[in-house]
Amino acid sequence: MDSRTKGKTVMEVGGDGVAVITLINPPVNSLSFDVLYNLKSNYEEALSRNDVKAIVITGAKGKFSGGFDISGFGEIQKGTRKEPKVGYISIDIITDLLEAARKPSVAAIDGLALGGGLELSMACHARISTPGAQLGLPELQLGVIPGFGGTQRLPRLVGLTKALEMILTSKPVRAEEGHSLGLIDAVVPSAELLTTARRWALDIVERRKPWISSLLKTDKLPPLGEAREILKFARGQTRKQAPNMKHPLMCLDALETGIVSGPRVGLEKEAEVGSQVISLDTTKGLIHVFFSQRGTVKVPGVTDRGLMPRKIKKVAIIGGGLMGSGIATALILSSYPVILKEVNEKFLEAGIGRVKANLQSRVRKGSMSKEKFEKTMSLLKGSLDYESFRDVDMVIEAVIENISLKQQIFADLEKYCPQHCILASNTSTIDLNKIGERTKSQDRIVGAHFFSPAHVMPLLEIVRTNHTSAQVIVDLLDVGKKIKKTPVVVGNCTGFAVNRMFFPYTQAAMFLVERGADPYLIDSAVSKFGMPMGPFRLCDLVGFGVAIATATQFIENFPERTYKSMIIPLMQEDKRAGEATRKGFYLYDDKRKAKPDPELKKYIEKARSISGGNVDPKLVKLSEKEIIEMTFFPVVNEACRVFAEGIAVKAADLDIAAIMGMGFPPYRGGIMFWADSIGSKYIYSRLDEWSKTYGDFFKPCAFLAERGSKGAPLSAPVEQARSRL
Ligand SMILES: CCCCC[C@H](O)CC(=O)SCCNC(=O)CCNC(=O)[C@H](O)C(C)(C)COP(=O)(O)OP(=O)(O)OC[C@H]1O[C@@H](n2cnc3c(N)ncnc32)[C@H](O)[C@@H]1OP(=O)(O)O
Repeated sequence: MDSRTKGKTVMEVGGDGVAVITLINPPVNSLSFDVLYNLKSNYEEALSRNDVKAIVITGAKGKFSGGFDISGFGEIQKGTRKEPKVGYISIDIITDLLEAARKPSVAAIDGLALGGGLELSMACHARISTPGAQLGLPELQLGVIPGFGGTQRLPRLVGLTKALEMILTSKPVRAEEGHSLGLIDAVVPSAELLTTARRWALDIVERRKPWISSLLKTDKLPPLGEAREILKFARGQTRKQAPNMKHPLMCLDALETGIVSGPRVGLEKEAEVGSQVISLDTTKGLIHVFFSQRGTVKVPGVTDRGLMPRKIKKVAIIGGGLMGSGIATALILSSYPVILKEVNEKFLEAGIGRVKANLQSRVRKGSMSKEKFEKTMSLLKGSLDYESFRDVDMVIEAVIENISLKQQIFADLEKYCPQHCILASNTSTIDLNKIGERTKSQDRIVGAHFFSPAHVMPLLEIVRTNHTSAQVIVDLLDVGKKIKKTPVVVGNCTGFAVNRMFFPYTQAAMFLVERGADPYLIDSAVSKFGMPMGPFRLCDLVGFGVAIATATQFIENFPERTYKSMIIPLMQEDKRAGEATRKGFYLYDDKRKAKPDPELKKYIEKARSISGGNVDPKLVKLSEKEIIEMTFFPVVNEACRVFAEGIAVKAADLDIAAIMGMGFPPYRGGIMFWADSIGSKYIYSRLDEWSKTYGDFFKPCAFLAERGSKGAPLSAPVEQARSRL
C-alpha cells in the first residue's frame, strides 16, 4: 500500500464469474476516500468486464467495515481536504453506480458493519453475514448522520420504528436479530460466508433469488399519517434527551423527507444535511472525543517501549465498602478471580452482599442469566487475613481515606504478597508516595482510582508516581481494557486529575451563593449547559461527609486558592448531609425527588457572616452564561495547572477525564477543547478581573496567563521538560 494512501480495495474475478471486492484498511476497514474511490474504479471495471456476472463485497481479516473513516471528517473540518461534491459518494457512487447496476451485488459481512459499512451493504442486493456480525448506524454518536443512504435504506429494510431506534440510540444489532428484521438475508458460519455470498449473487443473476433494491422497497414503511406521528414522537423525545444538539433533529428531517417525498429526494436531503452537520461545534466536539478516548491508552515513554502486559490471574481487594464491592463486581464480571478482604465477618458479609446485589440487579433487568450470576459469584472469595494473598498478582486497596491506615496496609501487603504483585490504591485524593512510605516497593505502587459506582462508571484514573514502573502501568492499562474501562494515566498529587478539576467547580458554586446567587438557578443553568446535574444537587448525591473530607485535603494542600465555605459544615452540624438524610441543598421525598428548601437561606446567611463576605448585587443577577463562566472557568484554570505540572500528558486526556469523571457534556469536547473553543484570551481576562474583585480563588495560573496573553490554544502540548510523566 502506498504510504500516502489510506487503505484500498482489491478485486479478484473467479472462474464462476463473480468479482470479489475486498475492503482493506486496517484495523477496521474504514471507508477512507481512497477506499471509496478504489471501490468505484473496481466497480466500473467489474461492470464493464464480460467475464463478470455479479459482485460480492467483503472486508479483509474478518471485519466488513467500521464505517466511513472518521479522520476524514476532521480533514474536512480543518480544511485540509475538500469535501467531495455533496451527494457524490452516496448518490453517484453508492446509489447510481452500485445499487442501480445491471449486475447484482451481495455483501458478505463478517464482524463489523457499522455506519458507512452497513450503508454500503444495504445498497447491495442481498446481505449474508456470520453469526457474530454487528450491524449498526452509530453516526449520531459522532455528531454526524448516517450518510451513505442510511437514513433512506434502513427504514425501508427494517421498518421506521426499528430504524429510528437503531439510529437514535446508535446501538448495533447482532446478526440473528438483523436476520429476523430483514436486514440480513442469511446467517452462515464464517467458513461458508464467501461461497454462500458468491452463490447468492449468481442465484440473483439466474433469477433464483430476488433482485432487491433496498431504496425502492416500500412494504416495511407505515402509511404516511402513521409515519408522521412516529416521527413527531421521535422529535419530541430527541428534543428532551438531547436539547443542545441539532444533528439528531436534522437526521429526522432527512428520514421524513424520504418518506414524504420519496427516496431520491430523501437521499438529496440526507446529503445536504450530512454536509451541514460536519461543521457544527457539537460534531467537532464528539469527533474529538472519539479519538481522544482511544488515545488515552497511548502513553509516551510507557506504551511505546514494546512492553507486553503480564497476565493478571488473581486480584485481591481490601475493603468491601461501596468502592471495594463495586471494583470486585467489575473484576468478576470480566472473569477475574477475586479475594475480598475485610476486617471482620460482619463487614465481609456486607461486602459480599453488595457485590451480590450489584449482580442481582442485572438479573432483575434481564441482562444476566441466573446461571451466569452463579458462575460470576463463584469467582469471589472472602477473607479476613492476608494468607490467601500469597499468589495474587494485583491488590487494590479500597479502605477509607485515612493515611496511617493505608500505610499499615501497604506495609502488610509487602510482607504477604509475591514480589511481582502490583500494589494499587483506590484513593481519590491522597499522595501515593505517602501511602507507600513504609514500604520498599515504590516501583509497584500505583493508583487505581475508580469512580462510584465502580462497576458502572467508565473511567479508571491510573495514577503513576515517579517510581511506578512502566510495566505496572502497562499491566493496569490491560486490566482496565479487560474490565471495559477507559483508563487515563495521570501523575501523582492531591486529587489527581479528576478531583482537582472537580473541586473548583463546587467551590465556585459555594462562593456564588454566599455572595447572593440563587443555588437553584445555578443548578438549572449548569444542567442546561449539559451536566447531568448541578453542583448543589451533586453535593447532595455524594453526601456531605465525602464533600468535607475532600475539602479538607484541598485546604491542606492548596490553601492559597481554596475558597473556605462553611455552608456544608453548617448543614452537616444540623444533621442534614445530603440525599441520604433526605435534606441537603434540597429536600427529598420518598421517591428521592428533589425540591428546593426555603430553609437553605438560613445556612447561606450564617456561612456568609462567618466568611465576612457581602451580597454582591452583580452576582445576585447573573445570567446563565455568566453562571457557566464563573463555575467552569475556575475548572479550566485548574485543568491548566494539572496540564502544566505534567499530571496529565495530553490535554485530550483531561477532556476524557472531565467527560467520564465529572459528567462534562461530551458534545462540548471536554474541558480543554471547550476552553479553546471560547479562547484562552477571554478566559484569562475574565478570571483576572474576578480575582481582582473576589480574590485568589479566581487567580489565573501562570500557564493560563502565558497562553492567554498570546491567545494561544490551551491544549497545545507542554514542552517535554516540564512534563512529569
Ligand atoms: C462524506 C462522508 C459521509 C459519511 C457517511 C457515513 O454514514 C458516516 C460514518 O460511517 S461515520 C463512522 C461510523 N462508524 C462508527 O461510528 C464506528 C466507530 N468505531 C467504533 O465504534 C469502534 O472503533 C469499533 C466497534 C469499530 C471497534 O472497536 P474496538 O474496541 O475493537 O477498537 P477501537 O475502538 O480501539 O478502534 C481501533 C482503531 O480503529 C480506529 N477506528 C475505528 N473505527 C474507525 C473509523 N470509522 N474511522 C477511522 N478509524 C476508526 C480507532 O480510532 C482505533 O485506532 P487506533 O489508532 O487508536 O488504534
